[in-house]
Amino acid sequence: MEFVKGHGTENDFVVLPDLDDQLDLTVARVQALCDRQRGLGADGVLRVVRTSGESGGKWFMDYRNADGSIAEMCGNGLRVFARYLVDAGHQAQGEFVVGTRAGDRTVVTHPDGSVTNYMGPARVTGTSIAAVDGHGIGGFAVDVGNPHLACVTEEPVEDFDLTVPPGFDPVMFPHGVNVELVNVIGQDALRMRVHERGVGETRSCGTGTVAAVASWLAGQGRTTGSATVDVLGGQVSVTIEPTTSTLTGPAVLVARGELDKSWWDALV
Ligand SMILES: N[C@@H](CCC[C@H](N)C(=O)O)C(=O)O
Repeated sequence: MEFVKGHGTENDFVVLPDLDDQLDLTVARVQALCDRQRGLGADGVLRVVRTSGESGGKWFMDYRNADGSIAEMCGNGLRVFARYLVDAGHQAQGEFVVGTRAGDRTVVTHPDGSVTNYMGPARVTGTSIAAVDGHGIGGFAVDVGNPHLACVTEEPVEDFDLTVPPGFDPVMFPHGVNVELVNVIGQDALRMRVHERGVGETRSCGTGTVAAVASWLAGQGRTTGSATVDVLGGQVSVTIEPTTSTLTGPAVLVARGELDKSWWDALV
C-alpha cells in the first residue's frame, strides 16, 4: 500500500491514496501511522478518495487527527492533498475542487509549490475563555468548518506551556475545540501557537490561522482584512471577507513508499 509523507508549514501528514475507497482506516491504524516511534509519525492522516464529482469535486479528503478522531476540515492538509493530486498526475496544476466534511473547497496550486485554499466563511459565533497554563485568556469562537477558540493576547505566545491541553467551555464547544494563542507583531502581521483537538501542540494549523485572523479582525469590529501569520513551522497568508476566506502557504511532499502489509494487517 502506497503512502506519501508531506507537510504544510511543518503540520505533517501521511497521505494514503485510496482512490477506490477500499481501505479500512481504523482508529488503531491512524494512531499507529501517526506515532513517531512505532509508525511513520504525523499530526494527521489524509486519505485520498475519488468521488463521482456530482457536487463539483472529483476528490474527497478524509482527514483524521493523530488520535484517530475525525475532523471536518484541515487547512494545511488541504494544501498537501492538492499538491499530492498534482504531483501524482491526477490533476493539472491550477484550480480544482476537493470535497471535505465541511463542504466543497476550491484550491489553486501554484508553480512554486504553494497552494491557495478557498476556505469558506470564518464565522465568529461568540466569545469564550481558554484556560492556558494557569491563565484565563479571552477570545472569539470561530467556525472554519471545524471549531476554534482564537485568543489575541499581549502576553508573548512563546511564554505559554501548551503541553497541557487548554481548558474550555464544554457547553460552547461540545465536540472539543482547537485553541489558538495570537500576538500582533506588526501591521497586518500575527504570530500564533496552537493546541489542536485530537493532536496536541502542532507547528501550524491552517484553519487555526484563518480563525486567528478572523478573531483579530473581530476584536477591531472588522469583518474584512488580510494578515500574514507566523507559526512555529513557517508563515501563511490569510484573507477574510464576510462570506469567504483564503489561506495561502507552502505544501511540501517529503517522501513516498510502501507500508509493510503484515504491519498494517496486524493493526485492527
Ligand atoms: N491541522 C489542521 C486542523 C486539523 C483538525 C483539527 N485538529 C480539529 O480536530 O478540528 C489545519 O491545518 O487546519
